Amino acid sequence: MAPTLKDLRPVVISGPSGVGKGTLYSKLMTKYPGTFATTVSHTTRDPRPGEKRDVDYYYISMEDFEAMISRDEFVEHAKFGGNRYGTSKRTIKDLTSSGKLVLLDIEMETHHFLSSNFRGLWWLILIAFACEQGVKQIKNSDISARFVFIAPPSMETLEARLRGRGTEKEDSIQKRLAQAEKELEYSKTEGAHDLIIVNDDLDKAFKELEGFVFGAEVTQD
Ligand SMILES: Nc1ncnc2c1ncn2[C@@H]1O[C@H](COP(=O)(O)OP(=O)(O)OP(=O)(O)O)[C@@H](O)[C@H]1O
Repeated sequence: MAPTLKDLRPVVISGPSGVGKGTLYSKLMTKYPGTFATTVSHTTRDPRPGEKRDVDYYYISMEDFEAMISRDEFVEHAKFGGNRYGTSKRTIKDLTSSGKLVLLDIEMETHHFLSSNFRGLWWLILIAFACEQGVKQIKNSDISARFVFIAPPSMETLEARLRGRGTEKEDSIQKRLAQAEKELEYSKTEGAHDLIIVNDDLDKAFKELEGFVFGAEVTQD
């Protein structure tokens, strides 16, 4: 049985590409099924083949998206390649009301964008800026969240993990590393995150994340 959640505020997990966020997420989801939830984003782009409505995204028109912005219904939103993406406050509130702790990875859609429409360094700078803005938007919203940053033990290790994953071409690796430098720089900003976990030993990093999300040290097996 999962320990009781003491704090149901959404947890924003950020960190550079390849640092191990996905690995840590899936460990949490697998160990504690039904305890955590990830959000479905809204987007104005068309569904891609194989994507499911209301599962991969909530697909809405630009007009509806902009109306939602004007009603301040997004906790964070960004525009990439002429399309808008965002996480609605309602999505978070509904999941939280159902007793789940929401895990927010605000980079998910930008990674999706990166892998499918990669357009070079300017896009990457824009995306890095948008990710940082995403964290700031959540901080400035009326949604109270907790922020954890996953850092690599070193840039060399990060590079080795990105290469080891075997999903990236050389130019994409170089660009992700350049973006990582910026994210690491931002993570040093006073008060930007509640906790920084260095993902060196995976089990140790996971224990720290468990402690953070459950609001205390987790002692059960
Ligand atoms: N502590 C660790 N020690 C060694 N390898 C690790 C560790 N954590 C994760 N990895 C490996 O590093 C690679 C990158 O991890 P992962 O895909 O989870 O990163 P990510 O932060 O989710 O990246 P992205 O943001 O690009 O999706 C994977 O091959 C994973 O198995």
